[in-house]
Amino acid sequence: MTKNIKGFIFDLDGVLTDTAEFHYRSWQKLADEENLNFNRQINEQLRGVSRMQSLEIILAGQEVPTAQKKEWTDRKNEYYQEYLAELTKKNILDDMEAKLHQLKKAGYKLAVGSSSRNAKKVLKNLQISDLFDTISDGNSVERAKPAPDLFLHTAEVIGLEPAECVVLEDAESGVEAALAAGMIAVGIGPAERVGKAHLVYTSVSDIDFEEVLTKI
Ligand SMILES: O=P(O)(O)OC[C@H]1O[C@@H](O)[C@H](O)[C@@H](O)[C@@H]1O
Ligand SMILES: [Mg+2]
Repeated sequence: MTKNIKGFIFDLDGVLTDTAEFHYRSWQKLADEENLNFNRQINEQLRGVSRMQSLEIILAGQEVPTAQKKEWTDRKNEYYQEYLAELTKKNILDDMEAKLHQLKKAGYKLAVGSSSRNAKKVLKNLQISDLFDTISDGNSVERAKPAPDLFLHTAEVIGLEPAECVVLEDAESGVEAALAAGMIAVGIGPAERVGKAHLVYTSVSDIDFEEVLTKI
């Protein structure tokens, strides 16, 4: 082991569970109702991006009154929460739960650092909240990813230095946030998206934590 790693900070959507499809369907429903240009390709740009910033990306410069934006993001969230009601333990990605148990048993601190304001609800439905020493979400800090704030806040809460933390991320903005925080970034997904990370795995099932600890 080359670094003194003491904890792992997990992004939620796309790392512990795949909610991207639910976000997509919710935005698509709103877009259809309001005649906004939206498709799966645009949805890919919303990975890791906050709710309001996601709407700004969809609007692509189109001017809309603030109250209207609020109503649209609230409505999108209502649709998303309807999907969340269906979320259960079965929606944990691959063998992530077993991997979390192994890390915990080995004495590492575990945390969630998610842009989502629904993170606590999602984790509750997945029934894995208790595995984490802390859960930071879209309400924890003001500046969203790619700012380092959320991850720095998370490390502080669990009492670790940034250099002692490994972040697992599936979003470009999340990898940038981890690097800006001075942490080790493990990217999950295609190199075009997460290639800036110290280590990249194509999918969650490929993650090998022993390898992560020896390679970094
Ligand atoms: O609308 P929420 O639940 O607060 O989520 C905010 C963001 O959370 C991120 O985790 C997702 O990758 C984004 O797609 C989403 O926009
Ligand atoms: Mg994500």
